[in-house]
Amino acid sequence: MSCHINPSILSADFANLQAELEAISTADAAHIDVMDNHFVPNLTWGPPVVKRLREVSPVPFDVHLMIEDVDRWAPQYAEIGCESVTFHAEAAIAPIKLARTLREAGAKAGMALRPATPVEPYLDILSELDMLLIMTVEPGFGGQKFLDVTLPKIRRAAVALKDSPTPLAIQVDGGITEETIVRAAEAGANVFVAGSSVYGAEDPSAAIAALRQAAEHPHS
Ligand SMILES: O=C(CO)[C@@H](O)[C@H](O)COP(=O)(O)O
Ligand SMILES: [Co+2]
Repeated sequence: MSCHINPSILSADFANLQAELEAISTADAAHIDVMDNHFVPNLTWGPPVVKRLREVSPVPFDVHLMIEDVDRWAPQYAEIGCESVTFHAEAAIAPIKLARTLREAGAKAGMALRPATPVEPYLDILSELDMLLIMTVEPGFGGQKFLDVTLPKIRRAAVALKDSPTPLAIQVDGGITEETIVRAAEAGANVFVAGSSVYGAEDPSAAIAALRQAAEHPHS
């Protein structure tokens, strides 16, 4: 698949979220970080706010759930029209059942791994998913430094998925810049979340284009 750039609105101006979504209309999706102050020590928004934001967004929603009790809450995000819903493997009680429920509700199903969670125990269930999210920082906050220690896991996942009969995207999230995106892409990632490097830039759409160029043509 071609590379996708999904800016995270965690780094956007919360007082102007509609305008901030319009500013990333050249992106493939908006990345929506949902945090509950339990799974991670930070708190953002829930279904009513996400639903209204989706109604005014020019791009699809890629929801990243950093919440406990995710088997119960995740389906709501598919039902309110979010195109992709990702739950954490560390939080899900029944990931196969949850992925099937999300797909039945019309969303793509993603599963995320914290930096220290290995991919190997999950290889057999990847066919139930549309996307594997490999966190490249500890989840909870934007603006952190990319963890190079996660690169071997991205490579192992890409190798395991090479001959998969069902296409599966590999997303990376955290510390993605024009420099780190090259290493992540070379390791095998193809969906890139970028918060501070897009919304911290003077021109978000130029930042999206630069990230896309760096991921697709790393040595040009
Ligand atoms: O899920 C998270 C953080 O937990 C991310 O989606 C961040 O929002 C990415 O921000 P940057 O590291 O790109 O600033
Ligand atoms: Co995220």
